[in-house]
Amino acid sequence: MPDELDVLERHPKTSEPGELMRPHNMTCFGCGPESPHGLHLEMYAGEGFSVDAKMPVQQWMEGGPGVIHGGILSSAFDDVMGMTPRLIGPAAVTAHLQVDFLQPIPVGKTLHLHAEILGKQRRKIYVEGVAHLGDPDRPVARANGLFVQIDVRAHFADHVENSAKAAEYLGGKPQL
Ligand SMILES: CCCCCCCCCCCCCCCC(=O)SCCNC(=O)CCNC(=O)[C@H](O)C(C)(C)COP(=O)(O)OP(=O)(O)OC[C@H]1O[C@@H](n2cnc3c(N)ncnc32)[C@H](O)[C@@H]1OP(=O)(O)O
Repeated sequence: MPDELDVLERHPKTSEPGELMRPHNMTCFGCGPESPHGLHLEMYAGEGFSVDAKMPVQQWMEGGPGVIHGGILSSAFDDVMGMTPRLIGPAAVTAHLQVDFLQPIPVGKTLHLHAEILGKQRRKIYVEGVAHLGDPDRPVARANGLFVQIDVRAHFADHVENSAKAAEYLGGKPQL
């Protein structure tokens, strides 16, 4: 992360601490309630510049016998960490994500995910993620990511027609 950082300020219209945050997109693999095969993460704004979510580790998420698949864990981090930019302004997309897998994460447990903005420089937002199984002092995974703020309309202009929600997006339905 660079030394010279911008001052962080919560966006006046963002969710209050403890409030459920709106999904990125109703069919987002991470947080979309209408995603047919998604994680269906419910995300809550935290204090400061943080977001929290809980994810039951279900059988279909299995990688090695009885434990979560690394890609599922990475997806969960991506989405929870990718929600933090909403706290300060325009949406951002993942440019870089790295995950440290510290402990096996058993099927049947509930994974607690916490993401926090560490700093921002121009459009770059540096975010840290931590996951635990109920005891915050015993993390089972950590992540660091770089999210880059975008103009959502321009960024998705060539792609919305491929969305499950294309009709709504192309019809100009109010954006999430
Ligand atoms: C109408 C429809 C409405 C839809 C309403 C829904 C909205 C909801 C959206 C949110 C959704 C989130 C969902 C969860 C998070 C995902 O999973 S996002 C999906 C995965 N990510 C992607 O698809 C992003 C693909 N990559 C890109 O599109 C482009 O590379 C980026 C990231 C936008 C950057 O491109 P760019 O805008 O041309 O910017 P660029 O000048 O290259 O980079 C800006 C800065 O970042 C730095 N940078 C860029 N990439 C990197 C990198 N990999 N490593 C280090 N530094 C980097 C650059 O060096 C530059 O730094 P400075 O010069 O400012 O120091």
